[in-house]
Amino acid sequence: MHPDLEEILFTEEQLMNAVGELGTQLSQDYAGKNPLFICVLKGAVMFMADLVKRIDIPMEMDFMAISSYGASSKSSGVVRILKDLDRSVEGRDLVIVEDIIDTGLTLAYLKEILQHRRAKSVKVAALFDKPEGRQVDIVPDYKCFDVPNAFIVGYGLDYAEHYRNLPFVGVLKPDVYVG
Ligand SMILES: O=P(O)(O)OC[C@H]1O[C@H](OP(=O)(O)OP(=O)(O)O)[C@H](O)[C@@H]1O
Ligand code: HPA
Ligand SMILES: [Mg+2]
Repeated sequence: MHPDLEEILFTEEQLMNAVGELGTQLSQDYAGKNPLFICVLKGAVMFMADLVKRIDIPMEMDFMAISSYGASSKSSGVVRILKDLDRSVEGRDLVIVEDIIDTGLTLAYLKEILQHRRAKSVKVAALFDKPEGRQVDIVPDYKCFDVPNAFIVGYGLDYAEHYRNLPFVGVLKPDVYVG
């Protein structure tokens, strides 16, 4: 446990089990397609690293950094590309790897850009889905867990750049970001 957390939602073991199962599923669904997995930095870094170790078919990785939260617990609504992909995605089967879908603004923006770049297919694998946070109608193709409408941190997810290193995921105490 961590003093800034209200409760732990997912232990390291629960995360590993779910990520392993998703890796097996993706390996089946993308066999023979040489998919490109796109990690949305920085939040998805832990999920991506653990997920790709459980993919047992040929695949490639690329990274994109996008930010809409800054040092806040609320989306600014303005999505910025901080680092773009290294290579063209034209004709490729893409799997966007996201830590969390909350308002959906980040993902809606990203999907539109990648489709515009003429990817063959664009699907989304999300570790967490927070359906109550949604401002745009978007659903992940693959997901591990639903989460309640609270600000969560750990395993890549931050508040003001902190807590990404926690191996588990929990709800941040509101007084940490309100006070
Ligand atoms: O559905 P949304 O409301 O758009 O929220 C989800 C996005 O917000 C977070 O990223 P953030 O902008 O905090 O950048 P980070 O990954 O570097 O923390 C998170 O990692 C998702 O990418
Ligand atoms: O609950 C959250 N925690 C951390 N980052 C986030 N970005 C969107 N929602 C969240
Ligand atoms: Mg963040």
